[in-house]
Amino acid sequence: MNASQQIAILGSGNIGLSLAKGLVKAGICKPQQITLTRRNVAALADYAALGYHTTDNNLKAVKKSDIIVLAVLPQQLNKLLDEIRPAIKPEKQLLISVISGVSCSDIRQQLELNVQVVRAMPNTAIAIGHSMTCIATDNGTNKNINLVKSLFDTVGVSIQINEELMTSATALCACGIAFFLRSIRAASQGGTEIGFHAGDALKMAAQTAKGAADLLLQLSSHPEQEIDKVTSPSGCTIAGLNEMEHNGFSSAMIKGIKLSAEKAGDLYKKEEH
Ligand SMILES: NC(=O)C1=CN([C@@H]2O[C@H](COP(=O)(O)OP(=O)(O)OC[C@H]3O[C@@H](n4cnc5c(N)ncnc54)[C@H](OP(=O)(O)O)[C@@H]3O)[C@@H](O)[C@H]2O)C=CC1
Ligand SMILES: O=C(O)[C@@H]1CCC=N1
Repeated sequence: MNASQQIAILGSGNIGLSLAKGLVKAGICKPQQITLTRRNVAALADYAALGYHTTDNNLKAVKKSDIIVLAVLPQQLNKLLDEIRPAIKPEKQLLISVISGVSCSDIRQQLELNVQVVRAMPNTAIAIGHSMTCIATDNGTNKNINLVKSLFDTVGVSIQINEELMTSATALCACGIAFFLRSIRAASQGGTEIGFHAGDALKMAAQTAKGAADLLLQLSSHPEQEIDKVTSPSGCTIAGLNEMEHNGFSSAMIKGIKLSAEKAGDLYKKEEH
């Protein structure tokens, strides 16, 4: 982004604000280049104090922006699109949607405009520059795809995927943050039961999880290859691991991810009242 470009984030909740913070932290833009909107604008007072523009007027935010990020809930989207339609300039603006279960063509159909839409599915680790973001489009130019990719590459790792896989990406990567956090929480609860204070147990579990993830990412290795290095014959690791599997550990994760993906594909059907 250049210094004269403006970005509007329509729907500044958990992911919208995480994105704004990530972009500013990475030096992609200044708070003054970002307009944050939500209906309860008073809840954005802390961001206004940091220099972000804040408003409940989506139309004004869109009018002055080059890039418009849609970050409301799926059931809130149609109302928002109807509201901003008069301000969209299809030849000049790019829409980026982070909304689960809504295709690029759903957005154009509701807008009744042939605007370029690129979907991005980040996760909340975007706030600290560690998102896994999947990007897809059905009509974005290479220039705009590269622009979106460059934005999200600065706040983590991004890959371009086929649009049909975006609901799967939602489950694995966006919901996945919660799944891995719950695993760490469970490990820390086990740690407390075997003698550590809760704060220490959480720190130990989180750093151990980080080490496990980094082993895979840095060594391009497979989990079982690394697990084999930990499981001494007749040892305590294999005893614990097998007990977890007898209780359905892997199965629970796989089933949960499948259900999340099904649900992610269904979210747009319900309108908010
Ligand atoms: N949370 C996550 O980890 C991820 C979420 N997503 C997707 O991002 C989207 C947002 O999720 P999330 O941030 O969790 O949800 P939140 O509920 O936290 O954020 C949605 C925000 O939109 C605002 N909003 C609703 N209607 C309007 C409107 N008409 N104009 C302006 N603002 C509006 C709400 O505030 P108010 O009520 O004050 O208007 C709220 O702050 C969803 O579609 C979700 O599928 C994608 C990837 C990850
Ligand atoms: O739970 C949800 O529906 C959203 C989408 C991905 C992460 N949070």
